[in-house]
Parts: sequence; C-alpha cells; structure tokens
Amino acid sequence: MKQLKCDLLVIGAGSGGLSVAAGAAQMGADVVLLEGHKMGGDCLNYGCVPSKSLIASAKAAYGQGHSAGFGVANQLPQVDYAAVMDHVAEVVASIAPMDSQERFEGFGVRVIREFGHFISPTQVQAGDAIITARRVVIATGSSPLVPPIPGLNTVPYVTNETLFDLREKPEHLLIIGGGPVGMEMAQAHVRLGCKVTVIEGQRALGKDDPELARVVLDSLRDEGVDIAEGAMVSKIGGSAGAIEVEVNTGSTFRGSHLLMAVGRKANTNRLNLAAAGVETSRSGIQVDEQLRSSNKRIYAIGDVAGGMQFTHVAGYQAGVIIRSALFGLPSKARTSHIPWVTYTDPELAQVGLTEAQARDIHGVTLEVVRFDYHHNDRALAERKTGGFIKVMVVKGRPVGVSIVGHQAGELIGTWSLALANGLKMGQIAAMVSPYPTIGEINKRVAGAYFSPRLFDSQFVKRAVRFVQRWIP
Ligand SMILES: Cc1cc2nc3c(=O)[nH]c(=O)nc-3n(C[C@H](O)[C@H](O)[C@H](O)COP(=O)(O)OP(=O)(O)OC[C@H]3O[C@@H](n4cnc5c(N)ncnc54)[C@H](O)[C@@H]3O)c2cc1C
Ligand SMILES: NC(=O)c1ccc[n+]([C@@H]2O[C@H](COP(=O)([O-])OP(=O)(O)OC[C@H]3O[C@@H](n4cnc5c(N)ncnc54)[C@H](O)[C@@H]3O)[C@@H](O)[C@H]2O)c1
Repeated sequence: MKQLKCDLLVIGAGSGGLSVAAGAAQMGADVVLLEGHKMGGDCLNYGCVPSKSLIASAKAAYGQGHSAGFGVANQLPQVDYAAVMDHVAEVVASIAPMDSQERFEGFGVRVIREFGHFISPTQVQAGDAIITARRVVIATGSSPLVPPIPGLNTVPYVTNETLFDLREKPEHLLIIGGGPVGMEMAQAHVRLGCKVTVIEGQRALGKDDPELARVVLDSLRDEGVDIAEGAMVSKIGGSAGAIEVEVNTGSTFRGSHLLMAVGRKANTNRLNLAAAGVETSRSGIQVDEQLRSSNKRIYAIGDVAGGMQFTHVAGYQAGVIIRSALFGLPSKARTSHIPWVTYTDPELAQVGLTEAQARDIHGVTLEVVRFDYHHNDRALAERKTGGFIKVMVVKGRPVGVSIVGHQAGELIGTWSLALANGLKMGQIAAMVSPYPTIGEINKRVAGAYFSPRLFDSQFVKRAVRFVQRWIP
C-alpha cells in the first residue's frame, strides 16, 4: 500500500469537489482528489450540460415550427435524434477539458482515479493508496433514485445517466416524476417530435410557487405534453417498446420508453462512513452551518449534503469551506440568496422566499409587487409576453423573488445580488437598464414598488404644489 499525506483530501471530482480542489491547490494547499468514475461528475456528464444542450436542440426545432408570427413561414422540423445526441456529446466534450485530470494536475492537485472509502476518522483508502489528510471534503454527489415500484425491474427504463445515450427517438416517452428533470426533459422531447406523458404523484414543479408553476405547466400542455398530477405510480408492466404504468387513481399510461425522474439519493454507500464517525440522515450527510459533518475534520458539500441540489450551490459551498479549512476562519453557508432556475420555456426562477413562505414569516408587513412581461417592449418584439415577476418586500428590502417568463434565469441574478447584500428596492430602482432589454423588468418592478408611494401620495402632491409656487 502507498501511504500519502496531504492538507486536504477531496472525494469526488464533480461540481463541488473540483471547485474546492482548484481553489485550495491554487492557494498553496497540498491537495489529493479522488474520482472513481468520470471527471466532472453529474453536471458535466449526466446533468446540467447534456440537458441544456438537448433543450437547445429542442428550441431550434420549436423555432422552425413557430416562426410564422415573425413573418417567416413555419416549417416542419426534420429532427435527427441521433444527430441531436451527437450535438449533446459534442458540447459535453467541449467543456470536459475544464474538468480534466490534466488541468487539475496542472494546478498541483494529485488526482487518483479510484473510489475512496474511510478506514479510520482521518484515513481514506483509494485503490492501493492510503491517504492521511488534515481535512477531508466529501463531494460524492447523488444518483438517480429508483424506487422499488413493483414491476419496474421487468421493463427497460432510462435515468438521467442513460437518457443521453439513446440514439433512436422515443415514439412515446413516459416520464415518472414532474420535478425539474421530468419537466425539462418532457418539453425537450415533445419539441423533438416525441409524444410525452408525465406522471406525477403530487403536484408537478411542486417546489415552486404554484401560481408560477401553473404558467409553465399550461405552456407545456399547450405544446402537447400530457401531464397527470396526483397520479402516484403503483405498478409497472408490459415489455420493451410497450410499457404500462399503473397509478393509484386506477388509470394506466402506455408508452414506448420510460424515464425515471423521481429524485435523487446521496452517494454515501461506498464511503464506509461509520469508520469515520460521519452521521447521515435520509437526505444525505448531516452537516452544520459550516458544512462540517459529525466528524469536525470532515466536510460535506454539494448533493451528498442533501440540501439544495444545484451546481452553483456546490460551487458556493466550496468557497465557504475553503475559508474554513485553509484559513481556519469561521464561515457559514447561507441559503437565502441562492437562486434556482428550471429551464423550461418559459423559464421558472426563484430566489429567497416564495410569496407563501414570506406571508408565513412576515405576515402583514409583507408587500408583494408584480410586473408583467407584456409591458416590456423587448418581450413584445420577441413575442415572449407570457409571464411575470413577483417581488416579496419587507420594510423596503426584497426577501424573495419569483419570475416566470423568457430569460427568467438571466433576470434572477440581480435579485441574488440584492439578497446577498441586503440591498433596498431603492437601489434596484436606481439602476439604469439599457432599452429595450428583458432586464428592464427588474427595474420596472422596483418602480412598481415606488409608484404608488409617489403618484398616489397626497403629501407628495402638496409638496410639489408648494415648491412650484415658490421656485422662479
Ligand atoms: C438531469 C439533471 C439536470 C440538472 N441540471 C442542473 C442545472 O441546470 N443547473 C444546476 O445548477 N444543477 C443541475 N442539476 C444538478 C447538478 O447536476 C448537481 O447539483 C451537481 O452535479 C452536484 O455536484 P456534486 O459535486 O455534489 O456532485 P457530482 O457532480 O455528482 O460529483 C460527484 C462525483 O463524485 C464521484 N464519487 C462518488 N463516490 C465516490 C467515491 N467514493 N470516491 C471517489 N469518487 C466518488 C462521482 O463519480 C462523481 O463524479 C441537474 C441534475 C440532473 C440530474
Ligand atoms: N434546472 C435545474 O437546476 C435542475 C434541473 C434538473 C435537476 N435539478 C436538480 O436535480 C434534483 C432532482 O430532480 P428530479 O426532478 O429528479 O427530482 P424532484 O425531487 O425535484 O422531483 C421528483 C418528482 O417525482 C415525484 N414522484 C416521486 N415518486 C413518484 C411516484 N412513485 N410516482 C409519481 N411521481 C413520483 C415527486 O412527487 C416529485 O415531484 C432537483 O431537485 C434539482 O436539485 C436541477
């Protein structure tokens, strides 16, 4: 056995692990990084990158079929599904060098391509190496949850790990789960010419404000996605190409292919966490506000820590623990300014509290201001007028923002900045947005907060009349 010593051992080379390893090594720490499978983890290989690339193909196809409103005749898109998947693979390959072993070795990181497991509270074995580290970061991510639904093991199905390997277009894709994976892939596939049925046990896009989720669901239904809500799957049967999904309401859905998108399970099984005294809960490794596990020398970040499961969260958490693990400074992870976006068309974006959460916490002190896309000139020019922004304001400061509409994901960044820094609505209103941009929506909603205060105020009117009498 090889014995290695280091300052920081990072387990998992996905969004979280790579960010920690790159930052720590470039700041002078001696870092070992373990990866048992593909460098780049889920986001690059099976998640964000392939899904957004597929969505881009679907958008191109949809554009061809919906250009008449712009004076350009509609065309029936000729979709070559295998070529679409080639595009997806090309995009993944073009980003892969950023996450490669060579690049990280260039930063001075020792990369070991093995799965690691704890053999003591400070030691991890990976292949023929035993690594003793001052601090360990577990960033092993999550895997698709495949629940033990009766009959599921008798039919072929795909998850996010195998969907992008398909070469033949599914004739009728059944998707179990109406979360972000299910809804993004449903719209992409209906636009690529598949028949799509989403089977959701509760409410589709259930983690988002229902008023905004409804706009997305209506849009998907208009495009032809069949969405069954309150339909918990109880049994699966049939055979390859003719799959049958039974739900608790008694209905049966039939399709040619099946995508399981019912959530994630934390990757803890290979780690032998008991040897390190690291405790877990149902959602993953238990961590405190500083992202330390029950063994204070071991941190957990990203999906394996069971909180918000997004690439930018893993990256943000990496920054939090670098401060604490490298400099010994206290550093807490916050969630109030973390945005998330579902990349359907229209997009759905949220940061901070939803209206219902804000009402629960702030009661009558809450003010909700709104602005509709159809008042935005650029949205009119682009024929993207569906959607709105809602800002939850308490004592002049935003505490949450929900946006549904064109480029909602681009708009939400401003509000993450506002929440991260405790900005006031006046500071958003002071921004000058170039005309005509979708981004003006952010300024206009801040304006909507102040207009009644300015235009409906008898005090302001009296003040103006008084001043006008006296100025030359
Ligand atoms: C279809 C889909 C689409 C998504 N789209 C988005 C999106 O648009 N935006 C967004 O922000 N998020 C998105 N996500 C979520 C995002 O992919 C994850 O939140 C992110 O990848 C988590 O990063 P991570 O570092 O925690 O884990 P991962 O990126 O999964 O990396 C973990 C790595 O650890 C390795 N590993 C596991 N166990 C061990 C071990 N014992 N030893 C060594 N290595 C190990 C794994 O092989 C893996 O490479 C999407 C997810 C899915 C499934
Ligand atoms: N745009 C993005 O940032 C993005 C995109 C995709 C995924 N993700 C991340 O990946 C995570 C996982 O996404 P997901 O969509 O797989 O999970 P999810 O937990 O968000 O949604 C799964 C859905 O499946 C339903 N479900 C569970 N069991 C069922 C059953 N037996 N029958 C019918 N429905 C059932 C649940 O009610 C839930 O609505 C997300 O929470 C998110 O963090 C992010």
